Amino acid sequence: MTDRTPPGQEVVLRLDHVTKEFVLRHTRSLKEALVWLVKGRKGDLSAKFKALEDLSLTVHDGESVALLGLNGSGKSTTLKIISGVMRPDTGTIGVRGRVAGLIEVGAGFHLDLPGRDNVYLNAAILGMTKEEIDAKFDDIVAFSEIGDFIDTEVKFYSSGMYLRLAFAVAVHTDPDVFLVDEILAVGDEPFQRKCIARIQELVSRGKTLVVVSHDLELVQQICERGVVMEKGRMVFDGTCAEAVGFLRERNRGAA
Ligand SMILES: Nc1ncnc2c1ncn2[C@@H]1O[C@H](COP(=O)(O)OP(=O)(O)OP(=O)(O)O)[C@@H](O)[C@H]1O
Repeated sequence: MTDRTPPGQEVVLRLDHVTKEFVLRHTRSLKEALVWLVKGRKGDLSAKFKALEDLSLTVHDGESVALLGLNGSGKSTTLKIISGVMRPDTGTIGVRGRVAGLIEVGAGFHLDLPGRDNVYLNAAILGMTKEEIDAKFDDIVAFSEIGDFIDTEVKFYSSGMYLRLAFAVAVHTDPDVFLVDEILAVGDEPFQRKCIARIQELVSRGKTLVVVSHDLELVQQICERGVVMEKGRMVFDGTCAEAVGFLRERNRGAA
């Protein structure tokens, strides 16, 4: 990677003893519910599952961090908590500056609206003013390469087109902290390369990056730091290369 600005000391992101639980089952059989009622509603009918357990993570200005781990280890939940779409049950989360990213591709998109309106809608959700969007609109569309489809309703887009527009909007919001969740896999190879170049450019400009990916080669191109998660806990924090080595070793042991 070229021109990488060394990380400053300022903390931009801090998760402190974060725990997140999900309810696995809301309902049981009628018989189970009756027994529960007869017994005076003792106990809990729903099973709970801890997706994050006592997770603490501090990220400094300009760091590029990869969150790694097996399926279900809590990576996406961590990103959702950082982005604010989900709240932790216990613990605290603090972020300084504008956070943007691709967590659920086009989550803010409205299917019945054309791409053009969705650019305005999504960019506004990500914190841009109308004037800012007006100024960057052409660049956003050019980056997405969707051309005349900008005036087509996004329900007619292919998943790749959808991703392109969502990514184009996100990178043009000029975020301080950029979050990317395994979405690059959706785009075709040339667009993927373009996205990676754009992400590297953001990092070289000193922006902070948190990436979730199973592509261990890709994360080593983009990230300097690697955090490995296992069952909702952090089990390794070091350089990205070390984290990839740790994960591979761990997976070999588990196989
Ligand atoms: N809204 C939800 N309701 C119930 N369980 C959930 C919810 N979101 C996540 N989980 C569970 O929490 C656990 C962690 O999920 P998460 O998506 O954070 O894992 P991940 O490490 O990103 O996995 P993957 O690599 O498969 O994307 C999983 O077992 C998942 O089933």
